[in-house]
Amino acid sequence: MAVLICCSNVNLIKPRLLSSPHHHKYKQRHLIRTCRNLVRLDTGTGFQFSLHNNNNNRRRPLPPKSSSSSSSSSVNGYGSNIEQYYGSEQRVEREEGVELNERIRRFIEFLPSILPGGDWWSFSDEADIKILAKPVTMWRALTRMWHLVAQDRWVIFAAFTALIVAALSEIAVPHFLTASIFSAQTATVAVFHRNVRLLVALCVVAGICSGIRGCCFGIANMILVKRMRETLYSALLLQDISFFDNETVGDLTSRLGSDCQQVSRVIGNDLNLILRNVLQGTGALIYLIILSWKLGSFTLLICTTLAAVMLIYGQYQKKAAKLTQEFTASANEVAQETFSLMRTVRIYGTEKVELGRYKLWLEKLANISLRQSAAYGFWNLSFNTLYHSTQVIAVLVGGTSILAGHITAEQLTKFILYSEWLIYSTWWVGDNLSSLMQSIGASEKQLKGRCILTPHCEFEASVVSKLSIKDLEDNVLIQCFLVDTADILQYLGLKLQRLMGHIEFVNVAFYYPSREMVPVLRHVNISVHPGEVLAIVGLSGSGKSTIVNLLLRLYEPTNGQFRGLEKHDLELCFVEVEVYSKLILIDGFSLGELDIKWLRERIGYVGQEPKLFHMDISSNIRYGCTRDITQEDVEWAAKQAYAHEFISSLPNGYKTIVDDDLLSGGQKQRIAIARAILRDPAILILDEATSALDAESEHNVKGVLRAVRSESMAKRTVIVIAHRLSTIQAADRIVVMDGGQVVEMGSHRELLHQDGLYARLNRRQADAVA
Ligand SMILES: Nc1ncnc2c1ncn2[C@@H]1O[C@H](COP(=O)(O)OP(=O)(O)OP(=O)(O)O)[C@@H](O)[C@H]1O
Repeated sequence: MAVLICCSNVNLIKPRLLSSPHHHKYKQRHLIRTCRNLVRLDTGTGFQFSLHNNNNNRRRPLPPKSSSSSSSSSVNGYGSNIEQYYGSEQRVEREEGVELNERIRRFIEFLPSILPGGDWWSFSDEADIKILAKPVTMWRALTRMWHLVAQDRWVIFAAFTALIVAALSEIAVPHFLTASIFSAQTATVAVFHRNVRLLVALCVVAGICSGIRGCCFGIANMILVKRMRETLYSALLLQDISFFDNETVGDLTSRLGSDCQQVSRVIGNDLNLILRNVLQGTGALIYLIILSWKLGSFTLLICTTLAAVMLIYGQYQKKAAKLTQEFTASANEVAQETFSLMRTVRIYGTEKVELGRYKLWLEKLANISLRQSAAYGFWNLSFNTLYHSTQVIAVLVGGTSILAGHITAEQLTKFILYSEWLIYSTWWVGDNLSSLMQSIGASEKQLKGRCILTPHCEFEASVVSKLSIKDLEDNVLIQCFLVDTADILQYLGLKLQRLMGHIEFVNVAFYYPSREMVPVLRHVNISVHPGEVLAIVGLSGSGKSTIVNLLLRLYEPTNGQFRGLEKHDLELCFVEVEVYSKLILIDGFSLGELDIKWLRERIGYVGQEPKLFHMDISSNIRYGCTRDITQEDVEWAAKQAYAHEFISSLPNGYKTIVDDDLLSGGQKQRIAIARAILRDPAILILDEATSALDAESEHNVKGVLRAVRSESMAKRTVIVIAHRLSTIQAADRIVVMDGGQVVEMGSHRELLHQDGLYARLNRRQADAVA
């Protein structure tokens, strides 16, 4: 069918092109090709897509086959996918020769795969994503959701009470309806009036209770989404920094957004309808069996078959939902990345490439959706067939029974009404169960521990107590640490009376968790005295910023770290903590022993590319400062950072709302420096912090940064990373890094005298200036 659409589309367009007064050959070819591309994109998500799947070795390669190749050779649509995108133009040239009969032949070959159980239904091509979490069982998901709404149980209880009353009232309606009609026919007025009164009462009760039910489930829904987002967001904020090396912003925001929304449907919609229909279906079945066990058994048999189909369908939908969730997140990620790098995209003219990357995920999504729709079609087909069989059987068996005088016409009417009710209830349960499966599929990431909190995260009593071991069952390390929360908090929470700023790195080794095979630091031994200015220099990628990352405890040294622990290794685990935490010391205390929040409050950090929040300048300067600060303090810090002048010239001064794009690199650095000065830190880290400043500003700012602290009147310890060697000549000591190791250490003069790497770098820079 898709082939026919494809051909008819092209034929529709061709004559119009030929009749155009301005046509010329190139335009025609180009437009026809564009149309074919469009047609192929449309159909590529469905039938044609699958044709390729089944004919990989044929002449026409499969565009979205990238679903399997993309994971290995490309990252989110780049690499082989770009090649595919550009390659598609050339393919069109080759494919122009593909004849109609060839397409028909492929279509015929393709047909068997769409039969139930055929290859086409399999998601294996799309399942190139990594689903880290083990599947969440329905029971587990529901228990977790129950815990999330536990504080507001009254809503759930009210909702369920209303649901039960409404369901029972509704199920009694057909009985009294039939009874009223037949009592009117047999002219028993009193019975007729009684039946009608009961009917009206039932309708009123059912109406009121349905309203209460809908409202309460809606509230429960809202509570669930809110709690789920809160919990997920707070868990994400506390993740180890390496977690963010592996996750993308698009993926995480998608989890918080649409995925949470989908999960919330469980209580607000799916459970509500499932319970209602289970109640009504059970009621109808009991009634049917009482009426006629023979007819009741037939209906039960049909409903059981329907339930079996429904189960298979539900599982299929669950898998589809998981993939849809992944692909949506990937599509969002591409879009987010493109929008955030819009200037680069525009300058390099890669709009088409980006569109191609985005389309790739859309095609995958459409492909899943197509199969979901087809599966839904099969489900409806089964339902309709079985539903009508019930009616035929009821008329056949019931009619024969009436003729034989075993049942009355009233009983048969009731029977038909209740068997319809039963089968519709079964259908509803099936439909909502599949929707429930989808929601649970979407919930796996939310409910299951991708939580990889490590002991190095900022544990706070409230957070730790909220986490259950169940949440983190994949993470043995955490289980070990959660055994005695009080101990850990005590262990992790040392606050010194005063921070002197003595820093020691003792034989530190490190690799990034995302690249375990690449050692970044090896045997690093550095000691920084209180009040000393230490500069770190070296070639790009030599590990300078990594040292700072370790000092800020964003990562942990990897020598002495515990890996692959079993649950019973608890004791060993604590011993290991002892060992590895002695690798980095502050004032003689291991970094692991100190309260990390307390420590970070006393460290000022200015990075090479400071990021600003979308808020006013004043708030940006105050950001993260725990002291009481006045506007005068903010302005004082800005003056120290030579930022006051440019801030004052902005239309709203310190109240000007900024974000990352509105200010120059140098201006952002000045604001970040003002932020650091305002904290009056005992340890100051400058990682290429003044690289965007002009020489004069840099000189002035450096003087301020090295000045004594206003609070204690003691000198602060300063660690400066710089590429411009002229700016660090005055440092007390200079550490030279190469390939993750400290290769030289000394003052500027001493290092020049050594005539090693530092002297060479110095000469190169002097030559470059000359
Ligand atoms: N988050 C990360 N995940 C994996 N590898 C990383 C990460 N950050 C840095 N690296 C790698 O670690 C090595 C050292 O990086 P680092 O940023 O410490 O170097 P650097 O000396 O500060 O470089 P530069 O002077 O260019 O800033 C590099 O090879 C880099 O690719």
